[in-house]
Amino acid sequence: MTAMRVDAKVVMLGKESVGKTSLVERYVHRRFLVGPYQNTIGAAFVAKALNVSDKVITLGIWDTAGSERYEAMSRIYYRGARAAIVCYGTSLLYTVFSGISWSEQSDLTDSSSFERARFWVKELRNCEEHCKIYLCGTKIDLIETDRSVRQVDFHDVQDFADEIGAQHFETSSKSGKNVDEVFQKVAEDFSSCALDFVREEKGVDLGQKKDSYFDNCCHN
Ligand SMILES: Nc1nc2c(ncn2[C@@H]2O[C@H](COP(=O)(O)OP(=O)(O)OP(=O)(O)O)[C@@H](O)[C@H]2O)c(=O)[nH]1
Repeated sequence: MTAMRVDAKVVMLGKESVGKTSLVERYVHRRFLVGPYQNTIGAAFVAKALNVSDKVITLGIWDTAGSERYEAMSRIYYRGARAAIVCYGTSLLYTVFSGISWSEQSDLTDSSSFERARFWVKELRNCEEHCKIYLCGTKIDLIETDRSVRQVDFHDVQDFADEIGAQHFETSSKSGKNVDEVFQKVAEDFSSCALDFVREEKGVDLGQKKDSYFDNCCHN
């Protein structure tokens, strides 16, 4: 088996059952798994290559466990990450599929998942200054079915995203809506950031040397 060379480390963060694993599954394996919810233990890794202009960028995606029990471990996974996809639930129903009864999870409202997202944003801003943040409102299909279940206002999150210089998406792993777009944006931003780095730090006219400089930047 040949190991894949990873260009950019990406970390998935967010409250338990918010939909991180499903997002990765949809993006990497083009599928949505139905059946009993299985929480992630520790973290899972997958690599995926995609095209950005004339380049192939390989994202190494770390899917962390959302349970607060694993919080210290999640910190290990965001170290050195170039991008963090910080998930929150858009609808009141985001935990319906968790397999836990409503009474057991009465505290798990969507605003609590957004609070958890804010917690991760704060951590990243304090500890990982080169990590770009992508706020991701999950399970948008539930809202498309019934708008009254929306708990987190799109514009409120957009304002927050603008304030912190983050990108903001609303996705559905069930329908696939906006899933490719999130990861494509991560790869595009990484790619343009790498080129900016070459221009600013090395102060060169890229010209014919663009490819080799780009490679250096990506893999250093
Ligand atoms: N309707 C709908 N359900 C979803 C969607 N994404 C995830 N789910 C369901 O939500 C539950 C939790 O999803 P996961 O992807 O396992 O959540 P997670 O954030 O990885 O959870 P942890 O591993 O505990 O951190 C599962 O039952 C999924 O089927 C979605 O886009 N739409």
